[in-house]
Amino acid sequence: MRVQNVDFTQDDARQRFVASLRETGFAVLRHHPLPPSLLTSIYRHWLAFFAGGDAEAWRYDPRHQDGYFPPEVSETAKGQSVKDLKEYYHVYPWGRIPPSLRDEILDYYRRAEALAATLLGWIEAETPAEIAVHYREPLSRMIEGSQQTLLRVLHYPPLRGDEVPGAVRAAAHEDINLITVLPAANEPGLEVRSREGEWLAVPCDPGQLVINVGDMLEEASRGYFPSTTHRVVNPRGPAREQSRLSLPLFLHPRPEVVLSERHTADSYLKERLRELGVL
Ligand SMILES: O=C(O)CCC(=O)C(=O)O
Ligand SMILES: [Fe+2]
Repeated sequence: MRVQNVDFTQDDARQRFVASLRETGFAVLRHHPLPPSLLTSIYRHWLAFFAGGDAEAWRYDPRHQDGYFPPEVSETAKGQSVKDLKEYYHVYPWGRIPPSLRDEILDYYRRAEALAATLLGWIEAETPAEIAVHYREPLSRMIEGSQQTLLRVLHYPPLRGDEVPGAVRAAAHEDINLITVLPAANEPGLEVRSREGEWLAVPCDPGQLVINVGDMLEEASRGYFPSTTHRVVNPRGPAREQSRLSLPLFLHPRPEVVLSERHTADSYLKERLRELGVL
């Protein structure tokens, strides 16, 4: 298994991208349309936000799930017993966002969402007809007008050495949503589990973008596209002193979208959030 690194501008990009998702659940895109300077600026501004002591004032609203989630309430991955070593901010266009960060992060949200619609179109076009008949509507339309798509600004603080034994930055998990758009983080650490059960680093240089399949696309494609287990490992050596920032956009369908005989997007999401202990 190898996660392919695909040049977004090449003629065969669509085929190579979707083949990689089918094979591994992951693909990396280079020469994609999200401006690197925008990402660099977002990382700088949000690093200052997490360092600044103002985050608690933006603490999340349990009912709507927008806002700041401190380390002590962060997720426990399904099947794990200790919390991940992370804090994060949930950005929704309808949610609360610090005014000084708002325009820039929403600019990014819209651009990444538009790219995701293109990529869902690619996935649809490359899905074999016998699988595509099960899509109840075009994949790109499933996210149109959705209020559920979530941009998570993630901060993994430097390790202090007093962490709970066994705690990692992000324990092994699968994403719940259709697909995830994840720009290269400012530090390495992302790993994907191969079919053979080995952990492989996802090579992703600055300026590149990871795309991965989530459980909802696996469900809608009856398993044709695998939602692959991944994690973020703790750094060793001097890198332990470094913060790591990442910015996954989780593409969620409108709640009423039918994924399969068993599930709408809403019933599926609620089931998974209960398992995560955040609902
Ligand atoms: O921080 C990363 O690189 C990945 C984060 C992730 O997998 C998640 O939040 O679902
Ligand atoms: Fe993830």
